[in-house]
Amino acid sequence: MIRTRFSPSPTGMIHLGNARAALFSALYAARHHGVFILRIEDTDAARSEIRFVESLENDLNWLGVHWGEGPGVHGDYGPYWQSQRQDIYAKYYKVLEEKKLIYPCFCTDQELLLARKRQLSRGQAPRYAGTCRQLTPADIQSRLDEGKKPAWRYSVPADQSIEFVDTVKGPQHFRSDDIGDFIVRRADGTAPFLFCNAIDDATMKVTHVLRGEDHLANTPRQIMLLRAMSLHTPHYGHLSLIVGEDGAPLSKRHGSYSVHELREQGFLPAAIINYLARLGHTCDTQDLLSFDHLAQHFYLERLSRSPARFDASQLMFWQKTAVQALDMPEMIRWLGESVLNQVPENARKLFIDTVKSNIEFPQDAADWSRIFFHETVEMDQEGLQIIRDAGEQFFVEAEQAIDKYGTDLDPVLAEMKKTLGVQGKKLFMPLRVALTGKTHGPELALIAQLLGQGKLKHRMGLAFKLASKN
Ligand SMILES: Nc1ncnc2c1ncn2[C@@H]1O[C@H](COP(=O)(O)OP(=O)(O)OP(=O)(O)O)[C@@H](O)[C@H]1O
Repeated sequence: MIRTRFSPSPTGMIHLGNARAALFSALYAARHHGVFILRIEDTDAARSEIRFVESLENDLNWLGVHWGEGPGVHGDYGPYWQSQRQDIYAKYYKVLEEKKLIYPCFCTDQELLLARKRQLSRGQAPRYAGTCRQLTPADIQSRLDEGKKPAWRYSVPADQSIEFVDTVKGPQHFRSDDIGDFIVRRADGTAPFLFCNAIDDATMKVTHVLRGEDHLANTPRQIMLLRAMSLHTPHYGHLSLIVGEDGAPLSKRHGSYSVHELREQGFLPAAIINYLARLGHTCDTQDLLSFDHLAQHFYLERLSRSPARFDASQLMFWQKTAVQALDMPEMIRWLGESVLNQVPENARKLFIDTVKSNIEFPQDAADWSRIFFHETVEMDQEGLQIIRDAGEQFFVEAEQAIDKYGTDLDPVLAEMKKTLGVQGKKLFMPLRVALTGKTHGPELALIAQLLGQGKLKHRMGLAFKLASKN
């Protein structure tokens, strides 16, 4: 049974990078009828906040990325909050201690910093020098007697090779001699990320970890730990980090491209998941797909090693596609009361049909509602020039044709073509500008229906006046 997980730290709003790690893990599980787990990595008590847990749960649910085990959903491998798993970690500390695989370290931050500086000045990669590994039981006891609280380090074996096949990056090879003894338990008794994350994956029987490549250096350490305790090791896949337009990886601290912010802007969840499913993963179709269909098209073999840059134009492409795909009730929900209140009740359906292909966000619909339902027509210099170039007679003829044929635009246009001898852009553009003040926008025939005969004539009258001021 495939088991995947997303394990965010609740230290900020989740961003597109986090969301993609969650989405890919959920898609892979769904494709194989497996389980997608949500685990809250809230061991950093100083930075973790419950409001961020709530917001990340809301964001994932809104995106349609639902977990089969995790907060609020029963599972056999809980608790799904790291802060509630201390007993489990204590049990594995015991195993490591009994196997003499860890040792207490009394080095102070100051000492570690100095050692690090020394190594760097010699051109060496900084890693723990192993100072406390040499301590005798008597040394340890005397330090404990002084009231010193040790951290505990994993004793990395010498001259070992750690190999694994990364599901994204291919075969990986690390040497244990390049890895310093690392902390598995802090001096205050808490478990650092490296340790609890590995223990949780193993004890929750996670089979596939898909995470950002910021974790690649952790993986050989976690594999060593798990193998030393004869615990099950998942397959790991490290995705290239998504970088923003400034070239820096998205991060919660950075605060950019949060799912929450995109939602507030009016982005649709379908746009976001379809965009992300093509960012670092090749999808064999350009169709807008539901979560279940995306899962059917999700393959680990199609994950890419190339850098993933946030591309606003691609996201907008999916947003436009997703807006077009909304049905009437969904559209009404998405636009919301504040927009629809500006549209007369009996005109709402026609309004939506009219503007649908010209909006990307609810705000765009609000702008169109102002254009259609306010009395005045605002236009810029370009628009004014078009009205003037068309001349008074154009709008006289237009008004007469509207008188005759009402809101049925085809005969109106045919009549004007005949009487004025104009066609194409010269016919459409002055009409469009007179009706909306804009040089582009929804289909004219729909606009005519929406405005109704009275307003159509009124706007021809306004344009006539503007043209007369020539
Ligand atoms: N820029 C990014 N692009 C792709 N994935 C990312 C990015 N940043 C984080 N991730 C992934 O998101 C998942 C959750 O990570 P985590 O909660 O630590 O987020 P974070 O943004 O790195 O947080 P922080 O900014 O607090 O360090 C991890 O798999 C991590 O690798």
